[in-house]
Amino acid sequence: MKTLILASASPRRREILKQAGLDFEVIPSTKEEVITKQEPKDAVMELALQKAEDIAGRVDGDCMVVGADTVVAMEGSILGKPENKDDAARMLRMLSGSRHQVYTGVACICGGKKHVFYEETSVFFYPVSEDEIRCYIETGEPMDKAGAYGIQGRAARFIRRIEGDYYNVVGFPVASFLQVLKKWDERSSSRT
Ligand SMILES: Cc1cn([C@H]2C[C@H](O)[C@@H](COP(=O)(O)OP(=O)(O)OP(=O)(O)O)O2)c(=O)[nH]c1=O
Repeated sequence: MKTLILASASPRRREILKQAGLDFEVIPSTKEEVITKQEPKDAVMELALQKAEDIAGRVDGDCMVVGADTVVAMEGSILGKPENKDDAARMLRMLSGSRHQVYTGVACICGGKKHVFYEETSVFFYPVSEDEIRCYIETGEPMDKAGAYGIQGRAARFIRRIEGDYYNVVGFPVASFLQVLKKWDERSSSRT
């Protein structure tokens, strides 16, 4: 397989790829993210592509560069990372006692070819009290996470159930990514 380059600073994405047994290098994208799309699925694919293109422009064309972006979507709003503690509290109040969607977009670029896709997971929260929100925010955990929570961390206590890929919520839908790689390899070998 070609050298895989993860264009991400997210420790979660690194962990997920490692756990799945993939060998890869990390070169985080430093480009400012610009969203022009309204729909969450389009926005995450757009941002994932921006990250992958930023790094693909700087490395050898024989590598596969992968960028990703995760957002939470609720009642027509896109929730990214909270700006501050008040913003985190606002997001957690919105998510309390209801269902929302988590979208992760993934963009793969290799030798001038691009493939971009997204994965959607529904997450159901138990009602979360003001005290629980305050205590959770005090841990600092929400601040670098879309929707102000980490399902893999202390927010596990708020999760009633999920529908879909857990790893998609944590930031990288590794199984669907590997399916894409399989198809990519099959297409390349059928051409040789
Ligand atoms: C909903 C949710 C999000 N997240 C994280 C995944 C992503 O890292 C982060 C959303 O921010 P992103 O902008 O997608 O990614 P990032 O800034 O962490 O990394 P990079 O842009 O360099 O790739 O939220 C969790 O860790 N757990 C969760 O339950």
